[in-house]
Amino acid sequence: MQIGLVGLGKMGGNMRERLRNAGHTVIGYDTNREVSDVDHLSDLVDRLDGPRVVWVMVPAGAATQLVVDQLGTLLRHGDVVVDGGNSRWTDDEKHAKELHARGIGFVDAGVSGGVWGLKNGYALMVGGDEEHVELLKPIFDALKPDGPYGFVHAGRVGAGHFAKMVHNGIEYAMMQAYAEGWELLERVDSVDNVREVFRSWQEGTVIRSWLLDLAVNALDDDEHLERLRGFAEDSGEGRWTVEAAVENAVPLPAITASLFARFASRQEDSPQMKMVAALRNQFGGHAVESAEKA
Ligand SMILES: O=C(CO)[C@H](O)[C@H](O)COP(=O)(O)O
Repeated sequence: MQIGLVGLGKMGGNMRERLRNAGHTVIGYDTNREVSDVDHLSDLVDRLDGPRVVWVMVPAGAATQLVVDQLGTLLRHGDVVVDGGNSRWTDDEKHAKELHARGIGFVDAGVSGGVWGLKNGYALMVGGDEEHVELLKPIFDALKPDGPYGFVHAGRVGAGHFAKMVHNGIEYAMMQAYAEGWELLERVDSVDNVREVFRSWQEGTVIRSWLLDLAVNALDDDEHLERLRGFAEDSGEGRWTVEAAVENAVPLPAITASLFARFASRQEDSPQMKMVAALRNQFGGHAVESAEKA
């Protein structure tokens, strides 16, 4: 099958390779000319036969909106756009509506697998109409892992990205739990080899997982993570998960705490803990530390 792929970064570039390895014809476009197969997005569209399928793999938000707008003018009735980035599910409804007005279909695909996806396949969580999902089946089959799982048509437009958002919320909380356990083990004198404790958990335990395997990889590389600073960014999915929880009055204490832990990681000092220290000092005369000492 033929497909256009817009965005050839860490994810899109590897997806192009996996699709080509499976025998599909992929025309890739990226603003980085060194990796792009064509000079312009319009060239990509011109090189595809109809019904044309274009998979968008660019950062969520303004970048995705720009590409969707451009494709809206370049594609024709019956063509289909797939957003495989980490877009907010509410953006999907908007994009689907805009494209639908021009007779162009829209499918949202949450994609998980990171830089390992080329080898292991990408788990896909898809939202959209059955006819569009069916059209894309050969592409999904090539991208997904080889086993029986790793693909779901989760529901209507937006459902794929909603499922991926919740997946990422779970990812936040799992990472935070491993990180907290690791810090506690590192702190106590009684445990001699924390890395070996983590390694031992990789088989037979209740908490074995791919994230645990990756934690062991990281500790093999830098046993006490001394080369890293305790600073973690976020790309939005954790915030959207918490926002959706508030909107639906669903308690998500673990995921929310893991999101907030990332915010805390970006502070040199904690303004709120200054206030806690000041109040303890006010009511109980408890000792405080000077800012100069820190
Ligand atoms: O989707 C992913 C993994 O599943 C991406 O790696 C995503 O960027 C991770 O989210 P965040 O940057 O907020 O940690």
